[in-house]
Amino acid sequence: MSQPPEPATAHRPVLVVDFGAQYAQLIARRVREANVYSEIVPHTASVEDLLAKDPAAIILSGGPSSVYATGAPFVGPELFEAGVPVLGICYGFQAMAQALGGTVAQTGQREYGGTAVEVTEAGTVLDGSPEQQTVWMSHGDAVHAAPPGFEVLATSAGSPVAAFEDPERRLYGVQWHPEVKHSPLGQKALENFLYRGAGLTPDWNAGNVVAEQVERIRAQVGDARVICGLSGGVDSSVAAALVQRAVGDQLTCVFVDHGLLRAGEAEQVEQDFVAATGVQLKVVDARERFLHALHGVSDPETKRKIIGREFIRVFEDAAREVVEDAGAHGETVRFLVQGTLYPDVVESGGGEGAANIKSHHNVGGLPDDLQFELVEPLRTLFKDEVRAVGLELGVPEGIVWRQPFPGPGLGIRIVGAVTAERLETLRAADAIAREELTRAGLDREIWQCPVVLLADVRSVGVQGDGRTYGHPIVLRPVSSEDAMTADWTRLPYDVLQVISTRITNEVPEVNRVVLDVTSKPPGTIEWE
Ligand SMILES: Nc1ncnc2c1ncn2[C@@H]1O[C@H](COP(=O)(O)OP(=O)(O)OP(=O)(O)O)[C@@H](O)[C@H]1O
Ligand SMILES: O=c1[nH]c(=O)c2[nH+]cn([C@@H]3O[C@H](COP(=O)(O)O)[C@@H](O)[C@H]3O)c2[nH]1
Ligand SMILES: NC(=O)CC[C@H](N)C(=O)O
Ligand SMILES: [Mg+2]
Repeated sequence: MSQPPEPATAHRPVLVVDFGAQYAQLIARRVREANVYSEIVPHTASVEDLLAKDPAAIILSGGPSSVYATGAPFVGPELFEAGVPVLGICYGFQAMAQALGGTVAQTGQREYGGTAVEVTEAGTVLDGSPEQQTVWMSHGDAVHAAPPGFEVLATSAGSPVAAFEDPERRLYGVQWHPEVKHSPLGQKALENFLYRGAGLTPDWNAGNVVAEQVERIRAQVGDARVICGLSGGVDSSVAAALVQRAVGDQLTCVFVDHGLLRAGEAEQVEQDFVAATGVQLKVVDARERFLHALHGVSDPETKRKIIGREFIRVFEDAAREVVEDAGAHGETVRFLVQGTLYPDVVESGGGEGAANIKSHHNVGGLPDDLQFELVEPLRTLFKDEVRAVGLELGVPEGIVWRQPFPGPGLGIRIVGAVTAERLETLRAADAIAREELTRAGLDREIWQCPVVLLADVRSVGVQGDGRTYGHPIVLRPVSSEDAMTADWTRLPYDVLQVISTRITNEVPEVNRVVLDVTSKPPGTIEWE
């Protein structure tokens, strides 16, 4: 199976080397918020691998290890000799200190949370910082002596050296976490590093993502025919709009009705996207096929793999039809466009040596014998960035602000095996929840609200003076910035009450509605 060439942008990346940090993702986001392109790489990448990406700068993240422990991730001193500006954060700061001849030891005074630091010398990174400031710390080790050539910029009670720099070699480090909002001057420190330390220009934005991707798609596709899996969701709509801008009517979009959709979804794609863009659309009714393939399967990963595989088989059939329709016998469609985003890649464990949390159907769920070459212009972007690109392209706001809905659809919202009856039940409950949330004006406030049917669970109820033994429905409203982390949304009680009453009244198989009050982590957004 072939992947698009990396990196997906003409901008030289700022590489965030992930030492197992809680916040590697956040660091990359903050760099992008500073209008500088950034990517995450695992700490297992060699210095050679890192330099092969031609980085504009490197940021070493925090991590759970102690630099002096055996087997701790290690940074070779040669990284600091390559002339690339480097910022070390927490573990990365300690690793830099150790590699260059400073000393790192356990302090016995751990610092967690808001911590006072004294800035003795602002230097480059702390320029604009007051002498006393509060930063967010999370460490038990500390740099006791800075390496030769470095100037100490700050100290705290538990960190004799809390920040240092060697502007000659363009090497910088802070013990705290500038990437978290609890470090009020954190973004400023990151920007000082990027703009002044590394001399970068803040010129990465939605506008040039469009220009770069259009050029890149043209180079990849040439004058070949392309199909795009279009769900009507934000990601595939923006991906399709980009490809349409790049290669016009070489593109045919394929909407798969796999029977795992919510009420009214198929119609919406036609109404909104096709009407707005005039794109060529093929709608495939694959309901029987998916239901058959999922028969009796309740394991979430197996479901995801089956759905991923069936999607591709449907795309293959559709591709043949596109060729037939065009009267181009003998030709094949080589390219498949997908609206894959960065979090899909990271969560599928396909990205940065991260654990496989779940196989997103469009990444980890793809079959091994995939014949298409993938075109994934959004593969390195977060959702809010995709929305900005969508607005830039003139994709209708109703689509740009649509809440995410996973490709495997209701299939991963039925805990238990998928059947036509269970889908009917869930579809009815979901339609009620969505209607009431919209009525209450809460659509923009919540990121998404999965409605989940616990098909393998039953509980006793009393309805109309009779005993019922029905299934629970779970409401999972979440707030999020990019789906990598999320909190449960505090919905007004009266809205919850209306939803609960309506679902239990109107959906016969359901006699209980429960609210999921789990953040991510530890829960994921979807139940499977
Ligand atoms: N029903 C479908 N028909 C065709 N392609 C689909 C369908 N559902 C998902 N896909 C493909 O899988 C990709 C990933 O799905 P995903 O749900 O992450 O994105 P989306 O639906 O485009 O946007 P959103 O995250 O807003 O729902 C889509 O971008 C699209 O290419
Ligand atoms: O297209 C998709 N294919 C998938 O297989 C898939 N799994 C989860 N999601 C969506 O991704 C975001 C994060 O979800 P989780 O917290 O459940 O991992 C949430 O927005 C989920 O709805 C998927 N989208
Ligand atoms: N957050 C971190 O990077 C911690 C680094 C190291 N594990 C310490 O405790 O000091
Ligand atoms: Mg979707």
